[in-house]
Amino acid sequence: MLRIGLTGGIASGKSTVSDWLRNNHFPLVDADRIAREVVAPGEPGLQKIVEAFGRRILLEDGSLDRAQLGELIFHHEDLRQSLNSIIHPLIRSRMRKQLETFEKEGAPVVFLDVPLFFEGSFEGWTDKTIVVYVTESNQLRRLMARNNLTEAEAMARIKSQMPLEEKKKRASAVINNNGTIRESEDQLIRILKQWGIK
Ligand SMILES: CC(C)(COP(=O)(O)OP(=O)(O)OC[C@H]1O[C@@H](n2cnc3c(N)ncnc32)[C@H](O)[C@@H]1O)[C@@H](O)C(=O)NCCC(=O)NCCS
Ligand SMILES: Nc1ncnc2c1ncn2[C@@H]1O[C@H](COP(=O)(O)OP(=O)(O)OP(=O)(O)O)[C@@H](O)[C@H]1O
Repeated sequence: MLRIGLTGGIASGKSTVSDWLRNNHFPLVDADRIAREVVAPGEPGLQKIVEAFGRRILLEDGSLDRAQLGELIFHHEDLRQSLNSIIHPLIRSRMRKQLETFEKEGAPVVFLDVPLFFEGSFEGWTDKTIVVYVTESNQLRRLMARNNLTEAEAMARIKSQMPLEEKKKRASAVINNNGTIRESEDQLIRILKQWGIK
């Protein structure tokens, strides 16, 4: 089974690319989605976050206050590390299980959509990597618009990750997402064709 990592920077367009893969029925392991599953009410992940951050991190209905947690971790490196050490092992373990399932099903190829692919040393998990790249000014603008953030808030999120220029250097292939979504899809189709993936 060929394993392909899909990554980029925050709001660089990974989901836009992975939506295309999903719509075209490619098997996909989605780390952001798993990150939400492992902190759903009743999950041990949520319990551990409450132990570390206190009950104030919950909304009235007992679910995680994602906006508040984001506000905390993107401004405080120590809190981000503490959240990462709780949640990343749970994400990895669920990712491994999903990969095993795809392997058992005989899937010829699987994509792993992992925002923190290089930061989390996932290189050993995949055969190739695609980085979705945008300039920092486009990234900032799109992130501010999507998450309704101020420039300072959006910049703090961008700076909490490895520079996108560095990720681009490490990629097997790069999708330049500064143009239209259609142009990015065309680049993806070309890459898949080049790698003999149907
Ligand atoms: C802090 C949380 C609650 C904020 O939730 P929110 O709904 O606002 O954002 P969402 O989960 O959609 O993440 C958006 C993007 O933020 C970036 N991001 C998320 N967590 C981190 C982190 N710990 N470090 C750096 N960047 C991060 C990623 O690019 C991600 O795609 C959430 O991001 C979270 O649980 N993060 C920890 C898990 C994690 O590391 N996820 C990244 C994928 S493994
Ligand atoms: N080519 C494009 N042109 C204009 N807007 C775009 C383009 N690609 C993505 N966007 C928009 O930019 C924002 C970020 O894209 P997307 O959510 O796909 O990024 P992401 O890399 O998955 O982000 P995250 O790491 O935060 O999950 C979204 O609002 C999306 O609609």
